[in-house]
Amino acid sequence: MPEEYFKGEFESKDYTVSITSVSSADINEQYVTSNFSSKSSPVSLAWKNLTYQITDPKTKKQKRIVQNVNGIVNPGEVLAIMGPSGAGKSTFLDLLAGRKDPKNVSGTVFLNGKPGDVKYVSTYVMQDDALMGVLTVRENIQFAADLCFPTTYTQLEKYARIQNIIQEFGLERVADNKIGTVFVRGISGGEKRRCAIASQVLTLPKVIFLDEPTTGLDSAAAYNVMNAIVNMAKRYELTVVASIHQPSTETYALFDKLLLLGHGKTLYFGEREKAINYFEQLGYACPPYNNPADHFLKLVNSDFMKDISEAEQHITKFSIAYSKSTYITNINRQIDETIRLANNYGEIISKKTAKRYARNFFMQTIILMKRSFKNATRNILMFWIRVAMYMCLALLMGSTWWKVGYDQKNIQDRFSAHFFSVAFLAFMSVAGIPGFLEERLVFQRERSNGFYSVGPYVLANTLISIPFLIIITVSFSMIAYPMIGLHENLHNAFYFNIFLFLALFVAESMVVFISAAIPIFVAALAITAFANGFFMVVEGYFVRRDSIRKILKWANYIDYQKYSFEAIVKNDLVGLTFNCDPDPSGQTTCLCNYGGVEATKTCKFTGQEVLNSYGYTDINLYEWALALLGLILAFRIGFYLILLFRKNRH
Ligand SMILES: Nc1ncnc2c1ncn2[C@@H]1O[C@H](COP(=O)(O)OP(=O)(O)OP(=O)(O)O)[C@@H](O)[C@H]1O
Repeated sequence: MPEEYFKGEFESKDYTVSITSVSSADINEQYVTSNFSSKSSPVSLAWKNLTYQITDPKTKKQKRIVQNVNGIVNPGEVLAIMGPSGAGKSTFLDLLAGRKDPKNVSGTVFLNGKPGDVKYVSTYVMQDDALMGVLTVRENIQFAADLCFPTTYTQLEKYARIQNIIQEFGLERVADNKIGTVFVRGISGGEKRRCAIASQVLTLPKVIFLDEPTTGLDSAAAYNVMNAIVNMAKRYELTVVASIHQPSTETYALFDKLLLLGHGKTLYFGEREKAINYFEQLGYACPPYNNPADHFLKLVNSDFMKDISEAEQHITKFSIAYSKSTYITNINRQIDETIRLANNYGEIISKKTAKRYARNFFMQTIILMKRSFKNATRNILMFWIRVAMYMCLALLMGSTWWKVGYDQKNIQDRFSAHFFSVAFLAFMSVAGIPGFLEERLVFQRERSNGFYSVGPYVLANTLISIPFLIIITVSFSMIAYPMIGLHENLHNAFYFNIFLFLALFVAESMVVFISAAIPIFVAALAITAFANGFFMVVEGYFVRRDSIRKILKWANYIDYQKYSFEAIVKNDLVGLTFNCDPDPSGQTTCLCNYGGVEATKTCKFTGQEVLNSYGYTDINLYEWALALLGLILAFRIGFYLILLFRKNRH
């Protein structure tokens, strides 16, 4: 497309394009088509004897969830997988998409007639709309484009494609609206679903799998979603397979082919239009004005039959009828023909022929950082409420410990202020769990579709949290430190910030580690709270460090709150001189709890003497900082390994 199509400016940084005189509808569709769709040839998908067998955890017997399913979908065709609940639709979709453990799978999937790995040419659209709620529709799609468009595409090409997909999915009206969060009412459920699908298929993958794309939508929204997908499949010759629950008559009519499953067996596979005739021939004609989809589902539903064998017989009857029909013979012929033709040409689609990521490690990290930054700065729950809470707490602490002073009785007050600063800031890092869990869903979806790998995500998550933790630390200590009246020296105030920041960084790293391992809000919250509570108890404030029981001594080494607390104590006390109270009995000049005999004469003792009396003789600020950095690293590596090895359903 010639550049004069656009009269506006292009900002290369975030693809913000302002177009003044040309509407987005003017974008030359041919340009988009030729640039995005013809990079590789269309893919036909065929499968033979596809079976999924597991060992039933209860009975320990072998159980076939999907049995000997054959079929073929050609480029531009859309296949609907239907069946009653528990028929095996999701299992079959996962199986076809290569997302099941191969040890439980038998049969072959053919890509353009050759066995291959469909993962490298496909996208799997999950049921949930994992999107960044605080970003707009366009921003969500744009970030997906940033991540998965090859570097060879110009800004103009990218913009054209984004604009095009927004149009194709009917999202123009809401393109600049936010998706929505608990605070901001966003776009509708149907629009959300279309946005989620659009952001996953904008690279026009040759094969698209959709897991119940219309579930939870009203019939008009469901139709719009399916219509957008079908139009795209036709226009760009994409092969689409979607599992679907009870489509309306209009939505059902959009499909080209139908696979009807019951107890994991094929009850019908073939042209959607011919299904009516097929069941009519079997003696189950669809009553006039009935939705054929409803009719078929009712016919093959055995859930409410009195006994299991009756249900089994009912399904077997349809399955046998189909296996003896001319339909299966035709399908098998088509599959064999595709395989025969493929022997003469075509390449095997496998890992070798597919480039895994569009962007390199560095670019993936930068793009993810940009998105996380936007997400965090706009996310009230994730960030601003936390900042406000820490500032309120700083005010509260400041007024409670107001100008704590240098008398002997103030030692305990200082210790409490040190302890509370670390403990509360660290404890409240649990406030980051909901935000992380939302982001984790997006990560899961994008990672499984090959947008980026785990390394850049973990690195981006780590780096982007640094400025936010600095803001939290500084906004807290700017208020609390002078109000409490801790060691009046810029150098000491700086170290206070450093150790508070490091503690917060460990706490945040622990939160992402635990939430990645157990991605359930209440469970992650409980475990993080327990861990923080435990570290608080053994950090040496409630129980003197040398009095902690032997069996809990190990915890002292990994207790990040201990390192931060002790460093802050030392940083505050060393260099200060404190006053003792006069001895009312007159036996000595002063009553000093610290500093020995000398102090009782001079009525003064040093902060170092306080540390000595508590057994804090080994605190080395640099070593303690290193220990905290080590813990950050350990939690971050753990976070990386969990994401890397954790097997999600998809
Ligand atoms: N790993 C497994 N272990 C035991 N049973 C399984 C396993 N995976 C699937 N099943 C069983 O296989 C059957 C088919 O499951 P599947 O989720 O594929 O059905 P579905 O048609 O998608 O159902 P729905 O429409 O309700 O989502 C169910 O009875 C399910 O309980």
